[in-house]
Amino acid sequence: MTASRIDGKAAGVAVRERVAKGVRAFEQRAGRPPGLATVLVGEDPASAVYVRSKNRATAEAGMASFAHNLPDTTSESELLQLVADLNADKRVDGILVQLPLPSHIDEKKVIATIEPSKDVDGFHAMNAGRLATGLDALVPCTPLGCLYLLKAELGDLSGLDAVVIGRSNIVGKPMAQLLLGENATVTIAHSRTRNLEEVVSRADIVVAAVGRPEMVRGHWIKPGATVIDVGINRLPTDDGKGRLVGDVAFDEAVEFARAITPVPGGVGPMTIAMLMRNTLVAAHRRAGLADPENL
Ligand SMILES: NC(=O)C1=CN([C@@H]2O[C@H](COP(=O)(O)OP(=O)(O)OC[C@H]3O[C@@H](n4cnc5c(N)ncnc54)[C@H](OP(=O)(O)O)[C@@H]3O)[C@@H](O)[C@H]2O)C=CC1
Ligand SMILES: Nc1nc(=O)c2c([nH]1)NC[C@@H]1CN(c3ccc(C(=O)N[C@@H](CCC(=O)O)C(=O)O)cc3)C=[N+]21
Repeated sequence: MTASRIDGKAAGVAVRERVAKGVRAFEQRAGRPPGLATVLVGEDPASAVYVRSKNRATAEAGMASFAHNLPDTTSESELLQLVADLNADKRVDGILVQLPLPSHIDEKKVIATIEPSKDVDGFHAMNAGRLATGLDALVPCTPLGCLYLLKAELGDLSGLDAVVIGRSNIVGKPMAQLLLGENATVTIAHSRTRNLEEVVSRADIVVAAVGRPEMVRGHWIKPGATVIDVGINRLPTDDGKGRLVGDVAFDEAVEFARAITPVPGGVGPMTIAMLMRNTLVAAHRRAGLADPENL
């Protein structure tokens, strides 16, 4: 069997077009556009690229974009003050503080300071807890994008065996919660899991979020399973530009899977599309309006 490629780029474009329509409707009702503030601390080139593409997508969707680029000498208290100012700013519906932060800043404190109704990353404990207990929450963008692709591919996920490899608060854990919410039977694997190959080989759905290039081998995949590769690993190349690979050995896995996301062009573009969606949803909730439909 040769797997179909799940086109996250095209799906992301479609989501962003629907968000842009929702933005115009929101602006007519609320008298202002939704607004997203991004905060980048320091000069990490990969982070700068991601934040720029988030700001570009925000403007393309017709939303107000507030970009804060701070030097890596910024103190923790200065950053907390900026977050407090953004919490109080009525034009701002969403706040995204790009991670990782420089080591002298406590990420947990920063996340805890973001007003939960503006936490479009869904990283605040209030949103994680609301997701886990089945309440309306702002859900982390990457797992939300993965779920979107899975439902588009498979429809109903009830009763399917799903394995999530990775248990981070930003990808693995919320991914497992979302799959559980869709009535999949969920296993969470991590660095202490014994016999990962055997665990993966039982799964109808494999979500790999590890950060180890091509760690998941093709022959681990149950024939006909659907594979979502969250990993973004930059390998060095002779021309110095580097090459992106996922956590799954794509060329091997296509021989076993029913469908698989490529890297790049899979989960990454969906993450940005879901950030736009979350900002529009946050704007509606903060304005006392019902959630937009068909996103
Ligand atoms: N496409 C996108 O939009 C995004 C992509 N990413 C990418 O996804 C990947 C994961 O990110 P993130 O969750 O933040 O990473 P973390 O480093 O926070 O978590 C990695 C997880 O993988 C587990 N792990 C590590 N080694 C193994 C192993 N040998 N076997 C099984 N599990 C293992 C760790 O286990 P333990 O807990 O035991 O240490 C941990 O739970 C990265 O490549 C990142 O770049 C991340 C965010 C967005
Ligand atoms: N507060 C916070 N929120 C995040 O959502 C967040 C973060 N911090 N820190 C870093 C990770 C990583 N992340 C990605 C977003 C888009 C692509 C993406 O668009 N990738 C393209 C390729 C990009 C390229 O070529 O480098 C693709 O996969 O096709 C990747 C990764 C969001 N993250």
